[in-house]
Amino acid sequence: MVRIIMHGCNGKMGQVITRLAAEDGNCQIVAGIDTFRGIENTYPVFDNLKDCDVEADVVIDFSNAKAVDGLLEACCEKKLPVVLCTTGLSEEQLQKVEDAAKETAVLKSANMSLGINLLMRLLKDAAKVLAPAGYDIEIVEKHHNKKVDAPSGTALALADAINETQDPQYAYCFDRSQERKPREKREIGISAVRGGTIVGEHEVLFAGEDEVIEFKHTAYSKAVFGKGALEAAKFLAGKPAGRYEMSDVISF
Ligand SMILES: NC(=O)C1=CN([C@@H]2O[C@H](COP(=O)(O)OP(=O)(O)OC[C@H]3O[C@@H](n4cnc5c(N)ncnc54)[C@H](O)[C@@H]3O)[C@@H](O)[C@H]2O)C=CC1
Ligand SMILES: O=C(O)C1=N[C@H](C(=O)O)C[C@H](O)C1
Repeated sequence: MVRIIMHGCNGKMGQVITRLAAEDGNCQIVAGIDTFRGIENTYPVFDNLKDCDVEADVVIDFSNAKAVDGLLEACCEKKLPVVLCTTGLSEEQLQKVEDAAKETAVLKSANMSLGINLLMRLLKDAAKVLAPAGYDIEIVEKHHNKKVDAPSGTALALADAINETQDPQYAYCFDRSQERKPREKREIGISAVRGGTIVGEHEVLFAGEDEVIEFKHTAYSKAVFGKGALEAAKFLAGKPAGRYEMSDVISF
């Protein structure tokens, strides 16, 4: 039985994972971390990981970028593997993730769904053919009105996947409103839409002369992320220090 500490347990994803873990015979949430109270939990809840004295095998994090520095410090100190799902991290924080991976096992992924992880692979193949042929690349993402970071971590990860195949790399353009000029050839436009309860939509367009190829992923429920996070936690428990990816968990 894999023992999990749920960091951000009283948030939307924390609650989805609490429900999924209760139905899963191979893992169990043994403690939660959250600064918000007001939800009845079936496990003890602490304000931060440092103060948590419950024995566990792995931490799953869906919280807030501001909480991630403290989380990484505590995971390093306790040598606890961590599945890091929070998005909107700064460049400085991304470096801290790399540093933490020298001390403990860290799996960071902006999107835990099978579909998006497969899409990343498909996009690399598409970009290898379509970018040299001069197709313009645009990404549009849509999320609910409670989301605090933009663009989504997934949109950036999709752009990064495309860019891995390119030399020289494409620049990312997040805003065209301040310029009066045609788009650059070697750029990826990334646009964010926020509204209602949209769970998560990502569209990648390759727009060429007289044809457009579109890749689209729609998440209809947060459970797709929750299921992936639990699989990642089971995979990461007991692993040595290092950086891990969802592609290590999913076999296509
Ligand atoms: N990688 C993936 O597949 C996915 C990532 N996310 C990301 O996960 C994060 C959380 O998403 P939601 O659950 O929708 O947000 P949410 O706002 O509903 O939940 C976040 C929870 O973290 C808690 N929190 C905030 N600061 C904290 C701190 N310092 N210590 C402990 N707990 C703290 C909040 O009180 C809240 O309960 C976001 O960054 C989101 O973009 C969301 C869905 C999928
Ligand atoms: O905040 C969300 O809800 C989501 N965030 C992730 C992101 O920023 O990419 C993943 C998913 O799309 C839902």
